[in-house]
Amino acid sequence: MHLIRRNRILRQSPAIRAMVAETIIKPSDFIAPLFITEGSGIKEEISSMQGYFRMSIDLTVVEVKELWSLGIKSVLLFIKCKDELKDNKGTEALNPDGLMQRSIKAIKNACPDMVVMTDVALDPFSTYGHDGIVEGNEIVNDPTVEVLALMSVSHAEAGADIVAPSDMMDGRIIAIREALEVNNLTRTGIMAYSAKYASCFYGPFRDALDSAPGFGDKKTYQMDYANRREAIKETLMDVEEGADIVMVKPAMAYLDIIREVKNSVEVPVSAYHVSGEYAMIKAAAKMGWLDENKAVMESLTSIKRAGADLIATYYAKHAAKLING
Ligand SMILES: NCC(=O)CCC(=O)O
Ligand SMILES: [Mg+2]
Repeated sequence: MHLIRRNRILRQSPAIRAMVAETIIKPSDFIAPLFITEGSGIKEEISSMQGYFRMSIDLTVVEVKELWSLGIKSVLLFIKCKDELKDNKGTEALNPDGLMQRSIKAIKNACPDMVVMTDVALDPFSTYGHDGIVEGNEIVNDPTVEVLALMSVSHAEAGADIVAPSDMMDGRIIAIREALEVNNLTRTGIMAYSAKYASCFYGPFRDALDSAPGFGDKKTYQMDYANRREAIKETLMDVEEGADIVMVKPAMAYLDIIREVKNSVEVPVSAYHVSGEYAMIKAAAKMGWLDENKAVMESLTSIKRAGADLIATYYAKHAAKLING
């Protein structure tokens, strides 16, 4: 054929493919979410997230050390609040001796260099399972933001490196930044869940924390998956309000959003490969329909290729082990 350009030349061997690979995932790209529960010696598998566990603080600390040894640099903490401590205002979230605050201290104590990120939202603490305070049938914005700012200060005082508001209330990033400043917590970062969509893919997570909304859904505060431009609006506002890292969530069905956000901001972009995305791969692999390792590597590499600098994923440990060989 006397072709001038033969694209297959650069695909002909593993060595040449490795040389020209544009996107390489590494353990420090990952943020490992952790579910923490009261007690000791507790490790409970989450039924809809096989191979993923809720653990008490003592076992969480062991897990964190293992993650660190694999090259993972950050964990994102979620706690399972006892039912009797839940109320409408998330009062327990501000308890300086609460499960979250004790977890932060224990992890920073055992593994000081691990970057500890904390979930900031009311849902695990709310009798209604909503991310904000409920009045009538409404999730009220401004009173919720006050609690989120106090919660962030509480986490920072316990030693959190980065607070991660996942609630989607308006104006919470500036409120959190101001609260941190006023309290002289000038080393604490903010990872904003800026473009968080109202997604069915969070289903298994709500089993993990028993935090499913008691009424309605989250569509009055999380974004409509029909929308793209709104993600840019949300993200640019969060950057202006002081976010150090912005996030798109979920990941796999939102790769276009990740790319568009990446092209629009100068801060690192994270993406959350959420519980339902984990569960889909697990379930298909269990059925023998997908090769789990390959599906994990392809998914996470694609999320990074789309523009994510950081990926929060339940596959963090699994992928780190695959990468490390
Ligand atoms: N703030 C955390 C979630 O809303 C859910 C995450 C997940 O489904 O993995
Ligand atoms: Mg917003």
